[in-house]
Amino acid sequence: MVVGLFSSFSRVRPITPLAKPVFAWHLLVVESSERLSKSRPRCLRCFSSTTTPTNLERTRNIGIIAHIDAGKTTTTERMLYYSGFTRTIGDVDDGSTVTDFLPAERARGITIQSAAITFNWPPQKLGETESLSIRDLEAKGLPRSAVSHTINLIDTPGHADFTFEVLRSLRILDGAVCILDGVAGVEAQTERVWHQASTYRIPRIVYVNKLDRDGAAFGRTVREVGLRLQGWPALCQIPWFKGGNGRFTGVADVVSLRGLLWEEGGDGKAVKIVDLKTLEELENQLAQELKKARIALVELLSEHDEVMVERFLESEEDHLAVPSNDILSSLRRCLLQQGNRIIPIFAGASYRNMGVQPLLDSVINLLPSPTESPEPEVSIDGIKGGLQRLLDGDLIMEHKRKASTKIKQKKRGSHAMKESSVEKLESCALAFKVVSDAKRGALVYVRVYSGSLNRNCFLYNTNLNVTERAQRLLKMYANEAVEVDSIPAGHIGVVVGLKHARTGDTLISYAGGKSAPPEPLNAVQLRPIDVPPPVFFASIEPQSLQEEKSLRDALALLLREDPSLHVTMDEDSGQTLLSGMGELHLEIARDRLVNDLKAKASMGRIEISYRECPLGQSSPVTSIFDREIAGRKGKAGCTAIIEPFDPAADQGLPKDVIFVEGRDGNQVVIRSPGLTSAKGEGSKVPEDASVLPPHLNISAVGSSLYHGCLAALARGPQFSYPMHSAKVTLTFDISDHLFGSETSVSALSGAARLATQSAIKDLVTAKPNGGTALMEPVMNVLISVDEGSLGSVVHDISSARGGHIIALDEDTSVISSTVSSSPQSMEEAPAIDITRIYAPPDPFGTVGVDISLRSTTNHHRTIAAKVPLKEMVGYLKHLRSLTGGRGTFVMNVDRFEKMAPQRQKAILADLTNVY
Ligand SMILES: Nc1nc2c(ncn2[C@@H]2O[C@H](COP(=O)(O)OP(=O)(O)OP(=O)(O)O)[C@@H](O)[C@H]2O)c(=O)[nH]1
Repeated sequence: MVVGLFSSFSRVRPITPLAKPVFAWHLLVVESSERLSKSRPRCLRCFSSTTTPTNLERTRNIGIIAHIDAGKTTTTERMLYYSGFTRTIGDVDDGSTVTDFLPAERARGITIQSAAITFNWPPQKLGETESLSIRDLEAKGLPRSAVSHTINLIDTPGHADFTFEVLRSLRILDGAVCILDGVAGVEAQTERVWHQASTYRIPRIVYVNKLDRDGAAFGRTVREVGLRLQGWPALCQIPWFKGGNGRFTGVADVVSLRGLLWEEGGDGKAVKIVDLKTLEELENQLAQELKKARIALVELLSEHDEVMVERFLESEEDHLAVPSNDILSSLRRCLLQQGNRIIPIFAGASYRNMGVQPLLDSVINLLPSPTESPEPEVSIDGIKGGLQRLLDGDLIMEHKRKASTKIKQKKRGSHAMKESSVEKLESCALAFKVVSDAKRGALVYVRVYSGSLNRNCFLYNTNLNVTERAQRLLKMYANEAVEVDSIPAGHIGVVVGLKHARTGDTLISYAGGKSAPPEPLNAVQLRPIDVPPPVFFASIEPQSLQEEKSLRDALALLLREDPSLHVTMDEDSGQTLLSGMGELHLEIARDRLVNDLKAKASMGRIEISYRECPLGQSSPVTSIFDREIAGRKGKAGCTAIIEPFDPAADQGLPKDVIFVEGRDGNQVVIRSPGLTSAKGEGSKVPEDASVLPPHLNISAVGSSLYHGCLAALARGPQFSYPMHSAKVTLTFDISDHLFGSETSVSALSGAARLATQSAIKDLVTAKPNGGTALMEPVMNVLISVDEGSLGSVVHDISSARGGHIIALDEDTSVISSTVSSSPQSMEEAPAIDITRIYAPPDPFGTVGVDISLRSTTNHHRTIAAKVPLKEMVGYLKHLRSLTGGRGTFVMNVDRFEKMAPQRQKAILADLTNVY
């Protein structure tokens, strides 16, 4: 018999025995929390690879996403505690959490890097059910959470400056928990990340946290979920406020029709569970609301899931009689369906240790295992498809079909493409994060998508074209590690000993051992993501000349960790420039460099990274590079022309083009008369490479010229900002620019850099439209304010800051998908009618139950605008003063826009005044 554990509840009659363990952790209640903490030794290492269930069905790779300060870290700490992974609950406010382990994170109390952490839920050895398969569980009417699962949890950062970090984590997740602040509701960053998660079709559940705080409004938050996140809230829990309007004390579970009561001030391990009948006696108002919530849930599911209709009919159309396991199955089906719009919602107050265990159960019961997730997208030289198509050989065949009509037999030394090549593909993994660890060196976090990554295997990096040995493999428990022999498909782990792999690289192991896999397998890319352009920069100086090398090494490591940082050398000033996504981004990078990586360096002022665009066309400029490189003579030449680039214009390519690539708003076109005897208009395919010396091939010529050109584009002629909207045409004529064996790849790169630099300089004197103009970053901005401040904020944005208001409130969900750069089919679906959303009344809210769409947003209005970045510097402080501290905003780059001459003059004057 299940009894209340708390002495304060002893007057409550014995609670009705529960026939089935609806909540996995309810067994913990019976067996008491004592047993857990005593019998399980303090154990960051207790889940060794041998005791962890590796069964994929019993694995969840999930992330926690939310607005800054919604309580992700606080919730994660409780998850680790209840799972037996830690013995004390870490506190963000005193910097003792497991997941925010970087010194900079602890000092600021925010999450900067995603920490990947593995634990089991429910804790193992719960009983006989442990050996049951999913099918057995279903047959017995038990939820999946009746058996232990492995949860790989990625804690993602909430600050907008780390959006790229969030994106990087999102693409390797199978599901996510979105945490909302029950007082603030759906905030701008939540919306943004939510829509980004839609891009990767990640099923999500929502947890409304902080319900213990004054002003918490669960009902209002639920309606905001419908309105802002454009889905149907499926309430799986409603909050239990003592006596209807007292303090937050637990939740009423809509699925199981039970009340869960936590002890005030306790560690939350002991939970009292009461059935509906007991709840009616204890809190009748809540019990009646629970019934309403159950009816609403069954109705909602019936609209989206035919099986639920059947179950409802089988239950004699009694909403309360539908078995809880059938409801869980229906929720799961809806959540895993493509284009689904059901959003399961849970309630709690993590800080008060309430609500976290049922949330963990829901992670197991509702979110997919790796086997149920949509397969990842793979691309080979622009040919895209699902992973299975790659493994079946389809993508290779398609690639072959495209290429075979044009490419001649490969030259000696190259690999002949074999259809069977894919059979030798042993494993395929994505490096989603690189972290430098003082003791272990660089840790490369990988998600394995096919095969099994084994210790000591050779990993071919398809982004860098290098092979490295995976010397050691680890399972990470925050900053603690357990060594393993292999990481199977569907799992997340760490490879130690890689010297080159960067965040975002695709790693494959191939039966051939150390040698590179044959083409086109060597070009396989898993879920590539676009790195956004940096908009702020600062100079980095070593404190002395002796420190130069160690600074270079530290910067290289920082770049491996975070590809949204960029390092460039300003050749004229000799300065090293570090650019990034936001001011905080660069500040954190500086902290990492100086405090964690111990580089003796200082960072200059953080400034906006403007761009320069050509106004006219340069004359053709030819440069011959003729220098010794590393003791060997190098000689090569090429001709460059630079002109404005308009991506919208259809620019047919000349016949002798061997290479075209766009980057950072620029386009580089490489022509090579003599290397091609192209036949068709627009052909980019080399026809005759035999004239090249043996150490070169056409693709090496193309890519070295391209990289040389990119280096030159990093600096404009008039204001020293990087070039943008420029098209560079490089001509490599074998009769004039090829010098036999002296023409090395470095010489080619040098020639392209010199020629492009000269063409850029020539722009200044070009007639009739000489020179360059400044371009500035224009941001997509989403601002959340309350009704009272709306007018002043809109006025400030549109008049004082020169911004354009794009939309208010209901239209902004579409805009926020643009902010997330993820137009999604879901956003095109009909809008949610929020009058049809069920939500319980808010005892402390100011608005009644039957709320209209407009009044729902009374407390909370969202403004979408496009504003020049310069006008947004330091905006948070101003917004706070306009909104009495309640306003928040997020932004990302929309585009770079050419400035009008007047504005350019003013900005240049500003910049000169600063110095
Ligand atoms: N009252 C109350 N405070 C909470 C609750 N959960 C979190 N907090 C507090 O909210 C603040 C932010 O919590 P965090 O867990 O750091 O939030 P986060 O989402 O991880 O924040 P970032 O890592 O910066 O994105 C801290 O001061 C917590 O103590 C809750 O349930 N109730």
